[in-house]
Amino acid sequence: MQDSSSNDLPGLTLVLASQSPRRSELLRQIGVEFKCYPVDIDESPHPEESASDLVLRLAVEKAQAAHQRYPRVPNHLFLGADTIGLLDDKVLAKPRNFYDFASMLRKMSGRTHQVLSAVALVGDGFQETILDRSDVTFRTIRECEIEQYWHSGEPQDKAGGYGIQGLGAIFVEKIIGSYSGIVGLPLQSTAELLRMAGIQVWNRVEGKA
Ligand SMILES: Cc1cn([C@H]2C[C@H](O)[C@@H](COP(=O)(O)OP(=O)(O)OP(=O)(O)O)O2)c(=O)[nH]c1=O
Repeated sequence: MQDSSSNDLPGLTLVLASQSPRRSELLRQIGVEFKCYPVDIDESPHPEESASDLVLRLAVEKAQAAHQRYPRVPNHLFLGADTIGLLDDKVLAKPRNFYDFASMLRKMSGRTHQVLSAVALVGDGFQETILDRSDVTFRTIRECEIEQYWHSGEPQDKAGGYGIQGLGAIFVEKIIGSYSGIVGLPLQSTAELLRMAGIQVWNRVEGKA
C-alpha cells in the first residue's frame, strides 16, 4: 500500500484503486486527500457488452476489488475508474502491439472519436457511478508520425493509443467534453460524486497552479 499526500482525514478516508499516476495527479490537483491501493482485474469485455456498460463495470470492479482486498477498516470509500476510446462503436483499448496501434491511429486520423471515462465510488452499503463522454477530433496523421510516436513509448499504456496530456496533443484539433475525463478522471463530475459522499475537495488551500 502506498501513501499519497496527508491522509489524516477526520471522517472518511478515500482510497484510489488505481496504478495510474495520471489519476493520482488529477485527484491531487483538486486538493483531495487519499491513499493509493492499485488492484489488478481482468479487463476483457463480456460478449455483447456495450462500451458504456464495459467501462462502468470495470470502474466498479476496480473499486470493489480494492474494497474487498483492503484491510477491514471502517469509514473508507474506494474510487475506481476506467477509460476507453470508441470509434464507429468499436472499442479502442490499449494497443496490444505496434500493428494494432498503427491500424488504430490510421482509423482515427482526420476523424472524431469518443473517450468514455467511468468513475465508481464504493463503500460499505454504498455504490455510486458516473459516466463521462467526450468527443476528440484528430487532424490527419502522417504515416511517419505513427512510427515515431510509437517509439516515444507514450501510446503503450493508454486507451486509444495516445495521451492528450503528452506528445499526443499535436494530433488533437478539437475536443468537446472534459479534458480531465480524456486523461482518465473527469474532475468536475468526480468532485460532485465525492462531495455527495462527504469527501472534501480543495483541502490544499495554499495551492498555486
Ligand atoms: C485517451 C487517453 C487515455 N489515457 C489513459 C487513461 C488511463 O490511465 C489509460 C486507460 O487505462 P485504464 O485501464 O482506464 O487505467 P490504467 O490501467 O492506466 O490504471 P488503473 O486501471 O490502475 O486505474 O489511458 C491518457 O492518459 N490520456 C489520453 O489522452
